[in-house]
Amino acid sequence: MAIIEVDGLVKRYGDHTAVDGVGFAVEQGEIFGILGPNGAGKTTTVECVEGLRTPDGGTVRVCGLDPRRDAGELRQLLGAQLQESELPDKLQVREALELYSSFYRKPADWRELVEVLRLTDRLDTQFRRLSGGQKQRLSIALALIGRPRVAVLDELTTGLDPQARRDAWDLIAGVRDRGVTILLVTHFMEEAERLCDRLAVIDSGRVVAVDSPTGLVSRVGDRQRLRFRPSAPLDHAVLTALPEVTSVRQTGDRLVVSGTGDLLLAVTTVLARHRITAAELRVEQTSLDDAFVALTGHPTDS
Ligand SMILES: Nc1ncnc2c1ncn2[C@@H]1O[C@H](COP(=O)(O)OP(=O)(O)OP(=O)(O)O)[C@@H](O)[C@H]1O
Repeated sequence: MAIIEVDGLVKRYGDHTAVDGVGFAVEQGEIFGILGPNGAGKTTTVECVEGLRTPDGGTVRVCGLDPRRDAGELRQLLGAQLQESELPDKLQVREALELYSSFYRKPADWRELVEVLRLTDRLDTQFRRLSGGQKQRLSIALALIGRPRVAVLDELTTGLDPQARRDAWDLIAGVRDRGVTILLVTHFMEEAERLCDRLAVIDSGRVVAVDSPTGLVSRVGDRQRLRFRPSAPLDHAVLTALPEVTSVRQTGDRLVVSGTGDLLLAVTTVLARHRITAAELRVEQTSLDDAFVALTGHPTDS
């Protein structure tokens, strides 16, 4: 059963249509990612899901509720991490956790959350004295404190160092394993690939694809890339003449050959015929990044 249903969502800011007919359905217990470049309309979309913005068109349902009309009821079911935590400067971490716990009928044990998020030694610290990463971790704790059925996390790991990022991923995967549905806004490919069961790729306010990370990759075909340093100059036409090769690019003293099928065999056979060896040869498979570029026509910012 879909726990979040978004259909034909439209949101305008003045003349600018930030969200232009977005639709997707998130199943119970999924980690569903919204992936897209800056300004694509990701935050606006999830703010409509959270009931923070009124759509200009379309419908949104979360646990069968209308986020604007049923805001009071939804507050007990949905936990949201805002892009920038807005807490009073002098509020201590412990006070923030206790305050947020008081909003919910059955809050989680915040001591457990701060333990996993490595904030235990910051309980008496004022919000303004926290580092960017600590503020971010606190905002994750506050999003999860009400034991939500649905958690909306916007730019979950932006500003976190690599270890803290991995800790946050493990925490979120664990939360999902306890049955919480997670809607995750991200522009980090690695995060999307590792964490999300499915993704909606959004570009210029529109959904360009909804699929699993591997499904998105397979949509752009069985592409591969070979990178190597040829032992002697080589006419690119020798390679582009091969049916397996789609493009050849020179970067410094290296060649980057893209193609499909048995690319490695085809290229190495031609090189051998020309008595050229390929030093530091690397074979790269299509990544989510490649799929994103193919789907949207431009690279991500990560
Ligand atoms: N309150 C607002 N008033 C006017 N325009 C806005 C407002 N909020 C967002 N926009 C514009 O709407 C578009 C979509 O913004 P949104 O923040 O939803 O995108 P995003 O995909 O989340 O981007 P980012 O990754 O940069 O957060 C952008 O062009 C943005 O400038």
